[in-house]
Amino acid sequence: MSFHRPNLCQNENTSVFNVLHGLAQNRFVIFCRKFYYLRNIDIFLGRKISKMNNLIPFEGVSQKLIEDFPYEVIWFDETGQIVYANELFFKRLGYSKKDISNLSIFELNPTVTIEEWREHWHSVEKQGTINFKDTHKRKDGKLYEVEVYAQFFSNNGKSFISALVNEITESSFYRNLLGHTERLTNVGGWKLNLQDGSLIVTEEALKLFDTEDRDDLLPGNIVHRFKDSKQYQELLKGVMRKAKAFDEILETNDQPTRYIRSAGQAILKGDKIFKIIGAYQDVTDQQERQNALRLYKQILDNAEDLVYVYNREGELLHYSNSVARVLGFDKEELDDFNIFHLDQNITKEWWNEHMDEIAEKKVLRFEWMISRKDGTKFQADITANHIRFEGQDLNCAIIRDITERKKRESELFNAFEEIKSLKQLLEQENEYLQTEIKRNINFDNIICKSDSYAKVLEEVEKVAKTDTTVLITGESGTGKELLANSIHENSQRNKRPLIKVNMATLPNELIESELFGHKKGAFTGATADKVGKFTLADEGTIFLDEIGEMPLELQPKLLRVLQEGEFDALGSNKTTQVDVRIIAATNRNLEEMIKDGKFREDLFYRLNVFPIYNIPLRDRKEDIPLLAQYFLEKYASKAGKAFRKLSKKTIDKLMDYPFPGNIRELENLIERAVILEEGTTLFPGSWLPNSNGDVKTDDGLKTFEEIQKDHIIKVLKHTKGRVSGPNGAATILAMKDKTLFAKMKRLGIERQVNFK
Ligand SMILES: Nc1ncnc2c1ncn2[C@@H]1O[C@H](COP(=O)(O)OP(=O)(O)OP(=O)(O)O)[C@@H](O)[C@H]1O
Repeated sequence: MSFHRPNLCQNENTSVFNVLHGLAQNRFVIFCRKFYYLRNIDIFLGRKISKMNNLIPFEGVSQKLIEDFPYEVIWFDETGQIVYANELFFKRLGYSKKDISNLSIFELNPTVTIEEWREHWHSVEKQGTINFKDTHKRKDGKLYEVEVYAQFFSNNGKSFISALVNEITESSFYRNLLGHTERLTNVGGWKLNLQDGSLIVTEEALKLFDTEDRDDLLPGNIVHRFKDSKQYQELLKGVMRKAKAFDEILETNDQPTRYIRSAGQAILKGDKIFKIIGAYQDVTDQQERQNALRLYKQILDNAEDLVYVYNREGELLHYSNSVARVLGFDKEELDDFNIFHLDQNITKEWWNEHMDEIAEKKVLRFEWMISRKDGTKFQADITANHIRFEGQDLNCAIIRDITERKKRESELFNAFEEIKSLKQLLEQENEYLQTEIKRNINFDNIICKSDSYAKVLEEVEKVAKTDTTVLITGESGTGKELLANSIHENSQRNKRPLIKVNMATLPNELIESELFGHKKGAFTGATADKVGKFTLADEGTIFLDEIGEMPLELQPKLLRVLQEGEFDALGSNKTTQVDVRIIAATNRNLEEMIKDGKFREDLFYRLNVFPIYNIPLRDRKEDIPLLAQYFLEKYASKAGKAFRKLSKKTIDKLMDYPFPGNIRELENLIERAVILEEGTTLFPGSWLPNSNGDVKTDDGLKTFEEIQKDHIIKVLKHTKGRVSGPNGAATILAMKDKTLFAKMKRLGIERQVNFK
């Protein structure tokens, strides 16, 4: 049905104005007012009707008015035949006046059926006036949109419908207004008549798709202008078949791509969809902004960091998805939150100061503990940025969980500390080993012929395989250190070092630090951390020579290492655990010292687990020839001399000598002999001690120690107080310098004594 009945339709005088007023707002209404006025004064209807049968032109004013109307005036009889039409009608539709007898509503509106015309006729007859929109066809077949005001009237028993027709599409006022509005908003409109398939589009719609041909905008064509043509096809189908309105933003195929908002709505006539109106709007700029915003939001939401925006009052204005995800809150909960809910530790005062500081510094970076909903916390790095937005001071905080970083940092720090201490350890170990190498200690060659010493070596061999603490006793120079070396070398710890500490050579105040190490600043002069000998000996062996010289006050600390395997370095609050095998040695009688209160009994028992007594050389004389031969070869080769053997006499002499300085004395004697003598055989000479070394006991009252003291003083006098060096007392006495110093200390021989 082609006649559209507007709701506004009324049938009495006043209704005409209302209808027209509802139809349009400006010039058309003004015209209609005139028209209504004419009708009332009976110029228009009365006089016209009397002449219309013969299509007699009007006379006078009324005729002129009708003919000159800027709107088509068409009169139809009951059959739909056009009985009168004014000038504009012919002009607009392209007919000549003589065509009128062949013109009816069915030429003008080809979609109208006879039934529909009849229905329309009755409707207008009944209501008097009807206003509607329609599509008319020109002679050349072109369709155009019209707005029709139809009025029923009778005269002399004949009835007519008078139609006042205005071409909407050509209403320049509306076109201008529409054009302006469309240009302003980048909107183009279209209307599709489903009855005849005609499409009306606005200028702007054509411009939007860069075409002048409105057929390009027909559904079958326009869909291909979009990237997802199927989607648009579906939308159009939906509105055409099911009156499903749509409003979607679609991407075009253009380069660069554009975004067109496309909307469509069905116009119904009863239940039938008979027209679709729609609009296109270029929303590329908005969409790109929107896309950019969406991208930023997506970036923010997918970021590991938490992003919050607070206002001065602490209200949470925005937050990234990660906030809810990481903190464990629901979005609904967060929407009602402020900073004071999120962090109970934050007070209003603190927040105000914080906001002031951010406003002043613009960016603030700090570390903070962030609480989760379940009460757990994590360490975070916060960057708070000041944002001035719409007259408000905002705080945009970016929060990064630094738990892992902190963990790594601390692991790194610990690793670094470990490396540092290992490096220190290695350096000190290396330094120690270098010194040991310089001392050129002979580990392999232990010369033995005597059964008694062989037994000692058997013990050494047995105990070496265990981790048992060993206490080696015996006179100076009997080879205690050599035995300690042998124990270590034959033990499972031989891949780690044997660390030696001689208590007699260390000042009392340094023994603790030397053994257990110290922290920087532990005492005056402790400028750096020092690793103690026990740490150096970890997993190896420590040889505590001259253990009898260990200060009483330090003995409990040594006892703790023996019992627990742990100690505290000086100035450190950290206990160090070590796995060290202890070999101690002494030439003193520790049991006597215990009695004198100079040595702890408990320590003694801990050390004396496996005692080895090293026999003095005088008690294993059988070893002398072999030892002498061994030293002769050793020093001859060192000195580049030809000595190969000792004469029988030399051996006899040596065998007679008691060697109070034991093997060291024998070694020194031979070394001196090799320097002094020449040849291949070593004969007795000045190098042999004058006396046979027997201890003079003529006063019979002196102890061995007293005799030792007298002898040392005698030798010191002879060397004019010199202890070290080739002509020093230690060499003459066949002792190590440090052993002589220790002995002097023990025997009360003051260094300052004038020996000269
Ligand atoms: N059985 C042996 N065979 C070869 N050389 C030996 C033997 N015993 C000791 N020596 C040598 O004698 C010297 C003294 O030995 P060592 O330093 O071990 O004695 P000591 O008992 O530890 O002395 P002190 O108590 O003065 O420290 C070293 O040069 C060592 O190599």
